[in-house]
Amino acid sequence: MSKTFTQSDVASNNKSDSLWIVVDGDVYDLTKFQDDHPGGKKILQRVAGKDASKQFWKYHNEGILKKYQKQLQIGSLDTKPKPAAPPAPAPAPKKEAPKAAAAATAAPEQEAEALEPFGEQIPFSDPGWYQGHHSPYFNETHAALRAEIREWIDTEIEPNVTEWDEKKEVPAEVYKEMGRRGYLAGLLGTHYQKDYVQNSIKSVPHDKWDLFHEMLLTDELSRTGSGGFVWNVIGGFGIGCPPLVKFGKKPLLDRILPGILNGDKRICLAITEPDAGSDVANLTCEAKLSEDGKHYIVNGAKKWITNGIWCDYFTTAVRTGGPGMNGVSLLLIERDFGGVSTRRMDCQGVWSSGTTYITFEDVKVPVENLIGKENQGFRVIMTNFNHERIGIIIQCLRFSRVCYEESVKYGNKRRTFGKKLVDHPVIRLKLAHMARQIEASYNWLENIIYQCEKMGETEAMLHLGGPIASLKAQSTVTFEFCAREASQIFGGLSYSRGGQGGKVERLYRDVRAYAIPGGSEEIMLDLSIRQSMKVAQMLGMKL
Ligand code: HEM
Repeated sequence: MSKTFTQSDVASNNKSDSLWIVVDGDVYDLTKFQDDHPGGKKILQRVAGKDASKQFWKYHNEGILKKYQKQLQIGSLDTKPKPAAPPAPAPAPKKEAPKAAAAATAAPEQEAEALEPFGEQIPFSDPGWYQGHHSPYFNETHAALRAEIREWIDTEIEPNVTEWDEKKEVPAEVYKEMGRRGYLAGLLGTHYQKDYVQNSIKSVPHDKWDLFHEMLLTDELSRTGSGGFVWNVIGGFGIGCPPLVKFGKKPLLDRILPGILNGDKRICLAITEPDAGSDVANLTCEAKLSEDGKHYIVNGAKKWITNGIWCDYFTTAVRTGGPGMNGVSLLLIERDFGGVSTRRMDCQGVWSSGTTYITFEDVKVPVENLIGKENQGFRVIMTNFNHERIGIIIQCLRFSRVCYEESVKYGNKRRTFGKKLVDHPVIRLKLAHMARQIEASYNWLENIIYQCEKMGETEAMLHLGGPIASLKAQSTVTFEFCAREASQIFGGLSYSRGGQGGKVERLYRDVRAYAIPGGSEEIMLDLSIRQSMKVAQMLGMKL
C-alpha cells in the first residue's frame, strides 16, 4: 500500500459521511463498510478519525484484518515505521562432541544443524523443529515446503474457511490448485507419483520427497482449523486414491490417474454402509459377475462418504464372495457408468467436506476396474487404514495446536478480575495440560512416520498396525481435550459461531468426525493391544 497520510488527514475524516480509522499504523476507510459492520456503526463512528488499534484488537483476531485489508485499507500513516529487515541468522551454537553411545549409532542425517526458526515462535503452537530445535527427521527441503504451503494458506485459504464452512462447500478451484501445485501426487503414503503428473512441487524435487513432506503438507493444511476444509481437499482423495495407485491395473491407472492427480477429477473411498462401519468384514453392497464374466453388477448403499457428492470415481468395497472378510473386493466405480446417486448428508461437523449417502443401482462395472484380486479386498482395505489413520492423527494434533494457539493469543489480550487470562494460574494449567499431550503425541507420530519410511508395506502393516491404532485414539482424545479446554477459555465467544472464538467453536463440532471414523476410539484401543500381542506372539514373545 503506497499512499501515506498524516495524523491530521485522518483526523479530518471523522464523520459518518467520511469515516477513517487507523489500525496498527494503517489507514482504513470505513465509510461504506459501517452499515455492514457486524458490531454496529455507532461504535465505529465513536473512533472516526482516530487510532482505533486498541479497540480493534479487543474485539477481533488477525483473520479479520487479512480478510478486509484489501477492500478497506487506503494507505498508511507517514509515521508508521518501515518493516525491519529480517534479522541476521543467529550464529550456529558451537557443537558439543556427541556422547560416546550416541556417536556409535548416529546416522549421518542426525548430525545436521537445526533449521532456522519459523513462524510466530509461540512455544508449543508449532512443532519444536519450527523453533530451532534439532530434528533427525526434517531438513532444508521440508523447511522450503513449509514456507511454500504456509504462504498459500495464510493468503488464499485461511481468511475464507469460515465462509466456506458455512456454505458447506470449498470452491472447486481450490482442489484444482492442489493438483496444479503438485501436492496431490505426494499425498499417497508412497513415493511421489511423478509419471502421472505434468505439475510438480515448487520447493521439493521428486526424488527427495518422503513421508515427512507428506506429513508436513497435511499438518500445514490443518492450520486452517477446519476439518471441513482439510477433508474437502484431501479427505476423499487421501483414502480413495492410494488403493488404486498401489493395487490398480496399469491400463486403468494410465486412463484415470493423470486426471485425478492434476486436480481435474475427484475420487473418494466408499466402504462404510448404513449397517457396517468399523466392522468392515460384514458389508453387504454386492457385486455379481455377469454371465459373460466381463462386468460386475453392483447394488447397495454407502453412507458417510467424504466428498462423495463431487466425485467422479468411487473406490468401493463390495461383496463378491461369501460372508466375512474373504468375500470382499474393491472396485473402482465411475459415475459415468450410470446407476450412481449421491446426496449430501447433514452432519454435526466438517461441514465443507461433503459427507454423502450413495446408492448403487445395477451399476455395470468392467472387470478391469477390480483393484487387487477378487475376494482379497480386505487386505487392501487394511493396508489403507494405516495411511488413513496417520492422516487423522496429523490433523488432530494440529487442530489441538490450533485450539492451544488460539487460547494463548486470546489469553494474552482478554482481561478478567484485573489481570490477563494467562496470569490466572487456572488458565495456565489448562494450557500446560494441552501442551504436554500435544507434544507427547506428536513425538510418537514422528517416530511412527520414520518407521513407515524405513519399513516395507508388509513389515509396517505387521509392526505398526497396533501402535498406529493406539496413536489414533491418543490423538482424538487429545483433540477433544484441547477443544474442550479452549472452549472454556474462550467462554461465550466459542459458544457462538464466527468471530474470535470461531475456530474453536468449529473444531469442537469437528471432534466426533475424527473420533469415530477410521476406527472408533474403542475399536482402536482394543485393536492396539490385540494386534500388537498377536504380532509379538508370531515373532516369539516370551510371556
Ligand atoms: C478495519 C476495521 C474493522 C473491520 C473490518 C471489522 C469487522 C468486524 C467483523 C467481521 C465482525 C464480526 C465478528 C468477527 O467475525 O470477528 C466485527 C465485530 C465487532 N466489531 Fe468490528 N471491525 C472493524 C473495526 C472495529 C472497531 C474499530 C471496533 C471498535 C471500536 C469494532 C468493534 C466490533 C464489535 C464490538 C464487534 C462485535 C464483537 C462480538 O461479536 O463479540 N470493530 N467487526
